[in-house]
Amino acid sequence: RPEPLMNFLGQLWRGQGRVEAPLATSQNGAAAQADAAKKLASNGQPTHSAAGKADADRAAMPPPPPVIQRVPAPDISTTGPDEEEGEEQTTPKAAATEPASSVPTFSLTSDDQDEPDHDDVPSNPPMFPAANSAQRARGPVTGTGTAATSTTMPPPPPPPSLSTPNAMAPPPRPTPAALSPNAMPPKLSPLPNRNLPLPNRGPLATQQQARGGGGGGSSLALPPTHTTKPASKKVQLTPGHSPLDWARLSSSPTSDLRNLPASTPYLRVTPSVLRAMNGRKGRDAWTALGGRVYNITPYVPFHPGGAGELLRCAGKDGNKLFGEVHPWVNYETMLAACLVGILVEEGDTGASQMDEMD
Ligand code: HEM
Repeated sequence: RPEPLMNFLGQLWRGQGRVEAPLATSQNGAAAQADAAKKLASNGQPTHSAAGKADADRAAMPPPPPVIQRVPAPDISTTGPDEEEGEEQTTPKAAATEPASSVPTFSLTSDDQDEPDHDDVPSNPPMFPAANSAQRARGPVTGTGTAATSTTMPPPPPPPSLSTPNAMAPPPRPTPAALSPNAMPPKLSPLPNRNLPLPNRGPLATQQQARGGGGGGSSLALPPTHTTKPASKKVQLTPGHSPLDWARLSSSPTSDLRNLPASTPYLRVTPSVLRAMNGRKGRDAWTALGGRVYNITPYVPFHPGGAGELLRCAGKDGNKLFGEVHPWVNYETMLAACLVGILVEEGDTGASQMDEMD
C-alpha cells in the first residue's frame, strides 16, 4: 500500500516527522517517543518498519552512559612520541616491530655514556633471553642500567645455560665402575675365606709379642714373607761372553777349559794344592763345589756376577759362597768342561800329582 507510506515519507521530508516521530535523537522522554509511535501507527503506517522498530527499541533503552574521559597512561612503550600520538592507549604496548627512536647502543668501552633510560628496556625485548640475561649478569660490561631493569621488569627466566639439567649438555655419565663389566673387583682380603668373621686376635702389639716369643699359638695370620727382593748384582758382560756364548764354548769338543795337558786324567786334589790354585801369579783359579774341583778361570769373563764375585771362591771350597748367592745354578752342567778332578783329604796321593804339575 504505497499511499500511507508516501504520506509518512512526505511528513518526514517536510520536517513534521522530526517533531512527532522518534526518529531524531530528541531529548524527549521515552513516553513522548512512545506517543509518537502510536500516532504513526494510527495513521496506518506499518509499525514493524525498520526505522520505526529501531526507533522504538532505541527509545526503550536507557540513555547511554556518559563517555569517560580516560587519562592516558604513562607511555612506556618503545614508540616514539611522534608515533600514534593522540591515540588513546590504555595498555602499555611494546612495539617490537617498530624501530625505536632511541635504540640503546651497547658498547664495550668503559666511557660509554649512553645510559639507556627507563624506556629502553622494554623497547628491545631480548630475542635471545639467554644472551640478554647474560649481558645483564655481566652488567658493567655493557653499561646498561641493570638496576632499573630489575625494578621494572620481572625477573628474567633462568637462562638455558649448561648448568641447568634441561640444557643440551649430556646427562651425567655413570661411573666407569658401574658401566664396565670388566671393572676390577674390590681388593679382596688375603684370607682364604673372606666370608668368615675375622678372629679376635687382640691388639697388634700383643700379636707381635706372641709371634716373636715363639709360642705362637693359633694365629691365622699369614707368616711374614720377604717380599723385598734384593737388588740385582749382575754386571754388564763384555760382548761374546753371554751365557749362550759360554754354553757354546763349553760344549765344544775342541775347547780345552781344564788347561791341563792333553789326556790328563781327573786329578786328586788336596786342600793344599787347591789353595795354591787361587788365580794369582799366573796360576789358574780352582774351586771345589760338591767335592769336585773346577778350573773357573775360563768362566771368569762369562760370570754374570762379575769376576770379583766369582774369584772369591778361588783356591778354596766354594760351596758356602755359591749356596748363599745362587743355589739354583746348575754348576755341574755349566762347568763340566772345566772339571779338574776331585777334592781329597790332605796326604792323599794327589799331592804328588800336584807337585808334578808344578
Ligand atoms: C763357581 C761357580 C759359579 C758359577 C758357575 C756361577 C754362575 C752364575 C750364574 C749362572 C749366574 C746367573 C744367575 C741368574 O741369572 O739367576 C750367577 C750370578 C751371580 N753369581 Fe755366580 N757363579 C759361580 C760362583 C759364584 C760365586 C763363588 C759367587 C760369589 C761369591 C757368585 C756370585 C754371583 C752373583 C753376585 C751373581 C749375580 C746374582 C744376581 O744379582 O742375579 N757366583 N752366577
